[in-house]
Amino acid sequence: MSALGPDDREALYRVLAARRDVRTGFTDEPVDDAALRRVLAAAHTAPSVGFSQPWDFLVLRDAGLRAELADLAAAQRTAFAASLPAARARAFAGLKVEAIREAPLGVVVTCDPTRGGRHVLGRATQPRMAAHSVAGAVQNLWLAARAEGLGVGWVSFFREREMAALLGERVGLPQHLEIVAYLCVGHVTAFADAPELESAGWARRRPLEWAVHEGTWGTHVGGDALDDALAACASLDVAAGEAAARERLTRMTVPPGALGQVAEVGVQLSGLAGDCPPPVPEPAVVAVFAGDHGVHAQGVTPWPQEVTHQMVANFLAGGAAVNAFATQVGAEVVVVDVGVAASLDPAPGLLPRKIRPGTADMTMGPAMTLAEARAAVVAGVEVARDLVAAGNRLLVTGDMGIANTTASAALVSAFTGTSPEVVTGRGTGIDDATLARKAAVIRTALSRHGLLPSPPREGNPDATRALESSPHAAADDPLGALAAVGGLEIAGIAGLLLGGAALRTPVVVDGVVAGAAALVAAALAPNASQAWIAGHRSVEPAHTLALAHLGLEPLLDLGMRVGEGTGALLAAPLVAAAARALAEVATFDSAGVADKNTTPEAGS
Ligand SMILES: Cc1cc2ncn([C@H]3O[C@H](COP(=O)(O)O)[C@@H](O)[C@H]3O)c2cc1C
Ligand SMILES: O=C(O)c1cccnc1
Repeated sequence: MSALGPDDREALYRVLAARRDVRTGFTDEPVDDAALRRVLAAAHTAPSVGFSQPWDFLVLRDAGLRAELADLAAAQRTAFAASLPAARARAFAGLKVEAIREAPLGVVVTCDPTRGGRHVLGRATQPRMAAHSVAGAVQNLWLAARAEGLGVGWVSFFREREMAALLGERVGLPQHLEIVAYLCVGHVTAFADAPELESAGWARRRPLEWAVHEGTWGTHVGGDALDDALAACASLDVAAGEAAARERLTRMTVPPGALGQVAEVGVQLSGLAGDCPPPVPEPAVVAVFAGDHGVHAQGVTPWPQEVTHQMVANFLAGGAAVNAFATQVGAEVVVVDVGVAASLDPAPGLLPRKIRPGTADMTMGPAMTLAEARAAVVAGVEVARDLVAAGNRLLVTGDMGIANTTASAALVSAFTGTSPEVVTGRGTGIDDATLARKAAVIRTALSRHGLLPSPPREGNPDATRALESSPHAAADDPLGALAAVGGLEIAGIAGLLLGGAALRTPVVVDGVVAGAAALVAAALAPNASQAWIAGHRSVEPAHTLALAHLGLEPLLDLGMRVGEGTGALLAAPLVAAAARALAEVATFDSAGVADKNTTPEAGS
């Protein structure tokens, strides 16, 4: 075989970069038979498991049959649209997902899982390799088509058996075959520079660095996801976007200052976007981090620990308060298992990222190791990355973990230097005796780990007053404090807060559990709080202390104490409105409204 030279290499990379999944712009121009033959021959040269060549190509030209297939796809499109949260559904309505009628050719690529009999090398161990081999043939076809100037769109809006049955009836497709791909093939008006779904804002490309692991999982060139997020947060510069927003606010047709805190959110969003107006922060997703707590054994809550995992099931079934509020505001709900003390079955919307099944009892020893705390933070950063790459423009924190207001109060005490008796709240609603025990448990744990704020100064014997000592131990070693008295879900939320900030994506912070996580995250990366918006003020005393320490002003104060992300979700529409106002409120100039400065003085 002749050697390949630099020109060949460049040509290959050019074709790879120029390949697009095309769904728009197919023309009627007939496809040249010889070109189609070359494209199919390219597909046929693909590698396959045990050289089994499990593919076949069914070329469909009949417009009537293609119309029937298009109807099947349309039904699946409707079903998918109905499953989407409102903001996603609006975006989806504008997307074209198939061109079955428009493209002059349909190529159905099948897989025969029985080809070659019993002893196909490799497939005997891994049956899925047959279909994977067919996917390689599809990729060859796609690249060759691009080189021939033909567009290809791979349509997945089919129930595979439904399509196979139709093709069986109409054109004799053997029913033991699997359908790997339906490809729309034809000439197109243009090949776009970027994927259609990227241009439409549906999803973003993950940087290559996220996908390449060096030696051990999670190690990338330059460190892990947390190292990367901290570096990005350190250089987070919001000045230009904020200045542009402040300037625009002076010209908008509202009295100066009249938008109050909503204007401040708009300024913050512009800072993050680096531009004004900022994009409307939709779609939103609430990530409910779930984990259990060893300190539950100390009787700090009347609820059994199993409620954590029962509530996770409730979130996944759509029956919790967070689901109702998410539906109302058009957001998606995902649940991240970073530490539930039960093994959870896979379910749509569940992200399995368990670091350990619940923490240890913080009064007996550290709740977790430093490595576990860090791993849970990394998991949170990675969840933020995945959710932003999936096209979300607003992240919302959520939590579930029976006894987590104990861990949260302990962290707030350590980071703000406030005594346990002041920070401790009633959580899910505990009686006076349990409240006193909870504060004592927190005091014991903090003391054990060298995190107890110093006692009040002489002459100030009131132990319940906020203490004035500076909380160096926690601030100097935030991950150490998190490991000692924190929780896995708190660590995960801290990661989400950092990951969002690193990607210049706003994060709406929920109640006391998120507040505790934000203290950890802010100690790791002070700049990151520029990306955070306090959704609400929880009635838990520790939350108010945390917000004050962070300098965050909550948008809502509704007397809520649920957690789960409920308070933050209710604030999401306010955040979106702040961005929309900057984009849509006319300026005095453009609307022809007289500015205060140019209005003639009364009586003149
Ligand atoms: C049914 C139920 C639903 C909840 N949803 C959120 N939490 C909230 O309450 C728990 C913390 O409170 P504590 O520290 O007092 O145990 C967390 O799971 C938190 O998410 C709930 C708690 C319960 C019982
Ligand atoms: O404010 C919260 O987030 C909260 C309050 C009580 C219980 N769980 C969470």
